[in-house]
Amino acid sequence: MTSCRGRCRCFTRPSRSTRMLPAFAACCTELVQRWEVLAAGDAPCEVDVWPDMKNLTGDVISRAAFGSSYHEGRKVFQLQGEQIELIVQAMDKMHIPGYLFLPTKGNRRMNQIVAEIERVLKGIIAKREKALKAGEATSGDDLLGLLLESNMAHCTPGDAGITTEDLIGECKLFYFAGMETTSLLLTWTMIVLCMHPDWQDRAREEVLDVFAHGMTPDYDGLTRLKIVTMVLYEVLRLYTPLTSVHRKTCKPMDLGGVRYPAGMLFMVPFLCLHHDKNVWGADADEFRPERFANGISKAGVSGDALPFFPFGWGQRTCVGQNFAMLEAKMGIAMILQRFSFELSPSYTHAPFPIGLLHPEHGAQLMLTRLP
Ligand code: HEM
Repeated sequence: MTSCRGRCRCFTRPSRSTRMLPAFAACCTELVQRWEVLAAGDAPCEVDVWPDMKNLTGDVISRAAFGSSYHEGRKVFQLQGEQIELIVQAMDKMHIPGYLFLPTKGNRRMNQIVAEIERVLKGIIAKREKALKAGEATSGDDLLGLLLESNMAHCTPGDAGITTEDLIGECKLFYFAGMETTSLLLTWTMIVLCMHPDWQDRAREEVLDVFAHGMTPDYDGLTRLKIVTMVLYEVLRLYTPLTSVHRKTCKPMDLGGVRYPAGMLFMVPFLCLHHDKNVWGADADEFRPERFANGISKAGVSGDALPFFPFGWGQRTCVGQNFAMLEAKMGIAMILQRFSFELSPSYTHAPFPIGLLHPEHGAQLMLTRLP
């Protein structure tokens, strides 16, 4: 897949994320309304919030990527979710050489999923291209529209621009990169707020102060949520959704006084860096959002540049970080406005780092509807 950073960066810059606010609000409203029905009785009701968060962030990405075709796009994230489960199961057997090429039930299903995702995406792209060429539709404000519009504007007789395969790759990447990560941020935030009810109360107080009960959060209000932002940063530090990234040396180079040849693979372990006591202090493993009270740069004890990389850094920094933070603030604010929550007796705390940081046994919480 080719890189498409210019266009994607344009798509996810703050002003673009701001325009996504109605979509965030619509998806969050669907979620809280569903929970309101479940928690309608007097007693608290148990919900595993993780699958619901995946639905929420998948819906948001579908709308952001495909605008009016988002119903068709939803199929993609459902299939990708199934694919991730199958990959996690296959990881147990990866030590068997060539395991992924064996015609096991799981491997055959994974191949079917790849084909099915491509078929759905090709259909959406072809429909949109046809409409655009016939002048029947404007590109709209979604990722696919922007990619197609930019492609049509820039391709020349000698250069046909990006191919359908590239477009499919971009759409798949956005789903994968944007859905799982943000759903984990929201899930861990709810879990942690159950473990620290004092912070849940403080965050709710702030939200109710900024948005009167029932008012849909707006951009100005969301940017004023200081406690919620501190909580989200601390969750990103302690429960980093993407636990590490890999980098390969493209030429011989010196790192930390050691000479490495080209082609060496390195792992950058974000989760370990985020728990380093030399940087964050003796309480590095504790949930203390107040460390972010004066911003990220002042959150450590050393005063040096901080290794705080929930969204990566450098050239490949996450293009969706503003988008994700705004979406997470909208989600948490709307939930805090309507519910109080605590851990269910059936919840087991088991952060499970398999590339992403999963709650291994789910996120069963007891929700109580606020008067
Ligand atoms: C809490 C939520 C998120 C976290 C923790 C997160 C984290 C990251 C990290 C660490 C990277 C860098 C990977 C690397 O260096 O190899 C990355 C890349 C990326 N993210 Fe995110 N992300 C989040 C949400 C999103 C969202 C909502 C979108 C889309 C709307 C998105 C789109 C991308 C894309 C397209 C890349 C690849 C950038 C490139 O390599 O050019 N992410 N993300």
